[in-house]
Amino acid sequence: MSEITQLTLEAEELDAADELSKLRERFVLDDAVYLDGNSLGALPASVPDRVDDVVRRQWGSLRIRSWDESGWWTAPERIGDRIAPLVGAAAGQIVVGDSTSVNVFKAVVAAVRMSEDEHGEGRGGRDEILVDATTFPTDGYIAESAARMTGRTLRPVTPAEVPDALSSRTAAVLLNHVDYRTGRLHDLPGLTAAIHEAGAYAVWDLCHSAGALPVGLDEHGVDLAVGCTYKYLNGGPGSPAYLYVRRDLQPRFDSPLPGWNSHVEPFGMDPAYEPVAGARRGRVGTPDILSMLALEAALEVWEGVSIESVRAKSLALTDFFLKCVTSYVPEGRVESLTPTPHPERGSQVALRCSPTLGFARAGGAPNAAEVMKHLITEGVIGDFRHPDVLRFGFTPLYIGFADVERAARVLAQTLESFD
Ligand SMILES: Cc1ncc(COP(=O)(O)O)c(C=O)c1O
Ligand SMILES: Nc1c(O)cccc1C(=O)C[C@H](N)C(=O)O
Repeated sequence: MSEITQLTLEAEELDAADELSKLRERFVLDDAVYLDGNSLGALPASVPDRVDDVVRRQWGSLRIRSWDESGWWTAPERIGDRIAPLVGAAAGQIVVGDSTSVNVFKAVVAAVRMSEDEHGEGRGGRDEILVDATTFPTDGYIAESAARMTGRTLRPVTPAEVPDALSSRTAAVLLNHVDYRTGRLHDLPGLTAAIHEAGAYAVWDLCHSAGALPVGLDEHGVDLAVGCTYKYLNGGPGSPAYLYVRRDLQPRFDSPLPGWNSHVEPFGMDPAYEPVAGARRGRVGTPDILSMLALEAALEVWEGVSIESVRAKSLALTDFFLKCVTSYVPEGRVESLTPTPHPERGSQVALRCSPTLGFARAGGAPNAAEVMKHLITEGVIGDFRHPDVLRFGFTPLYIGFADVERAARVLAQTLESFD
């Protein structure tokens, strides 16, 4: 039996045994293999009609009444509570709104302020913020500005270096749960514990883990967390992000963006700011209702689905992809940047594909961007990340094992075509 026949049969068996395979029907998909859900999740089938209703009935007919009658005003907390179980948080700690970048800003500044109010004027010498040196750039930019504004020094370190870098000077640490380039899953429980041991505050960016694997925010005592909703939560382009503030820290959450939506009495129009209690303290201005309610509809795909079952399938998908790639792609053409051990792997596989990797065609070997362009024309949609990374994201809600086999086979054919 050829390798292709063997792996095709194995894919069929895995799909037949997959309890989540039916969930694909909850999405609008075509014949392409969509492995870019870690950048923009696919469209859940319930979203178009909901958006139509929000626009035509709620906005078009009810107009201003919808703030109350259609639940617009309370949407940020209501939808936060819907995300909560997916990231291991009890209700009342997540508020949806703004972009991840904006929420990183709120969280980092708030963490530094919490450290400050513990130590008073002298700050207890806590003059440093640590930031993941491998972070998606926006977090680094924002942390730099937050550090400048709060009079701290920003120190970029890799997550592995964090335990040694922590000291009595550390006020707060901003880390990514899963690395956007390599797909490496960082040790959130261990690092959070080390940060607390050092007396500092932990802020986690969950963009690449929420909806793909259990996060356990409450269980691991995370202080603050942020994440986007357009990747594994399938909220749509530009869907609002979220902010988690652990319940016992909420009274001390001093927002650097204290807009009127987080005032204790927003319609009191009081010139003096007084923050509301609870997660609502993370709100700023008027919520982006159209995107927010599209997200709410998108979250319905999680009805009856456990994040643990999604994690199990995600690992099986990435294992199978690595197996197919190893089998189909001649050795040395690509190398996986994604760790093999399950506890270190998110829900994507990143393959380094550089012209220096064993191509026969001297001088004319493809770069990763060319390879990805070709893959996309062949119906396998992943993405390219500078300088030489092919990224494949696996959303267990709608990706099956036959998709995985096809993606690896088309990748092998594509690489061969460049020879
Ligand atoms: C880890 C991470 N943080 C932040 C962002 C940016 O988020 P936003 O564009 O919502 O500000 C992204 C992706 O866009 C990301 O992958
Ligand atoms: N947010 C994005 C966008 O507005 C356009 C294109 C891509 C994105 C992304 O989400 C990129 C993604 N965070 C990444 O991991 O590379």
